[in-house]
Amino acid sequence: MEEFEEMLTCPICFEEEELYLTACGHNGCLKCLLRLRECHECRQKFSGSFKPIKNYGLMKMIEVIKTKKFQPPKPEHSNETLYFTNENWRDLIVNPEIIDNIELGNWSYPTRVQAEAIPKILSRQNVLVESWNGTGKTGSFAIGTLCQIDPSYEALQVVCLSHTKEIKDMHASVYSFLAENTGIIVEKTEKNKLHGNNKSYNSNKSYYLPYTHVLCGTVDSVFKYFKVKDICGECLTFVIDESDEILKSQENIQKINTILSKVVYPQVLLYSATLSDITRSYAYEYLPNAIEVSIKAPLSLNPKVKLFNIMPERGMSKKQLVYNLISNLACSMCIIFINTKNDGLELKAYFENQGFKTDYFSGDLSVSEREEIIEHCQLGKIKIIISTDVLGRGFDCKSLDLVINYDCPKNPSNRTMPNFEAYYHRCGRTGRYTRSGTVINLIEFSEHPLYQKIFSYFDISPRITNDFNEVFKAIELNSKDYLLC
Ligand SMILES: Nc1ncnc2c1ncn2[C@@H]1O[C@H](COP(=O)(O)OP(=O)(O)OP(=O)(O)O)[C@@H](O)[C@H]1O
Repeated sequence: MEEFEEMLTCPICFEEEELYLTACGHNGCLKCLLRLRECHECRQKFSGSFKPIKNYGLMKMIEVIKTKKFQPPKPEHSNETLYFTNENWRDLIVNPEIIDNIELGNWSYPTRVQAEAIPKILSRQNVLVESWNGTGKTGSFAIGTLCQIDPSYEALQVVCLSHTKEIKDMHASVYSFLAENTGIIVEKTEKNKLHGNNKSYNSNKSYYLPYTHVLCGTVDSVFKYFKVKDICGECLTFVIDESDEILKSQENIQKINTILSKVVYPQVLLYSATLSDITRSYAYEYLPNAIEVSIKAPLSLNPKVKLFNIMPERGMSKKQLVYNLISNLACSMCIIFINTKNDGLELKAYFENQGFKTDYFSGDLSVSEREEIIEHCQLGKIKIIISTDVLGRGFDCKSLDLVINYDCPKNPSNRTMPNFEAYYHRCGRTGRYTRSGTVINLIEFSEHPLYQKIFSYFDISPRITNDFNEVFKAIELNSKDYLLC
């Protein structure tokens, strides 16, 4: 409202509230304008026949504001308003090449988080953004930050921080597709590029990496990059994705603050599906005037995901149960979350003994193995993958229609408590962008108390069943959402 106060009075006498327009489009009250020979704003001479016209548009807006008919749009949580907004890309951004790339990617309309966060990013404020998994957060910060880049200025302008290599790769690929033909260079931190090999070492440290406008990397690798490159600058935008996970570590906070201290006017964007108190207190301490964009009811799971609880019958092991389930399953792709890599390897070996091949993913695989598995998932070559929580966050695979929680995620610092965030993010691997999804919790007797805490925390009541057909039907019902993947 205060922003409008100045617009409400005549800029010449500061009294009159009924405003008229000059031919050159400037405002003033009728009394003042009739006394002038030239425009008080742009000095354009008035012709003899000049007659001010009432500024109806502005008067209408003032009337609406005064009668409080104008209200900022309230976040609504239905699926339609989550994925489709009244905005279109041309209302939000002006860069024609970026709009072309968005259209090439078939992103017809901005999602709600994109429509709400992009204008705030463009105003160079520090922003905290929270929105359900799969609602387009990556696109929102990538588009918002790319639109601020001047490609002719050969310097780093955006840094995107992640906590795993997989998320870094995903950021780099989204940035690259959106930056195509814009002249904007996108790079990710790579070990060999950062340090070079000793033979080619040159005292000119900038030798190793060509300049880049956007740099995607883990906190650690970007920290090293800043050390090697000795970067300091005026305006740089930093995105911290999955900020609640990254800011859990004091070491990360120190590294991030060291990086930020090298920049005169850093803009920081904190993103997560679950903005924790840690994130908010970081913002409170280090990011003055940060504003928050929240597109979800607190503590709520994506309503498009159906949840089931299945318990092994007496005498049956969980391994047997999950084998019976997946060997009969007609899903498009399924991820089975386990808590430790040993559990994962054991489960994979059990399936293999039954003559059933599955893939296994964890942080201890080599980089090339991990890259190959992710690529195979994206190409639809993998149907069932067993994974630790490394794929619990950020992993975006369009065909993934089923999540199985083989183990209940536990809080690493108190194993008697569940890890609520990990559960939330696991479930968020399915039901992404307008699609529906299914989550099955396999619950052993000893896990009941942990799961009860999760269910009451998120206020959910998964359907309890031992009838596989019921679950298969639910997956089948969703199958139309996955046909085109
Ligand atoms: N405007 C859009 N129109 C159509 N599809 C979109 C749009 N924005 C994003 N998507 C697609 O939606 C999917 C989910 O997007 P994204 O990975 O950015 O979600 P997210 O909110 O970051 O999820 P998470 O919290 O799990 O990281 C992606 O496959 C992406 O290509």
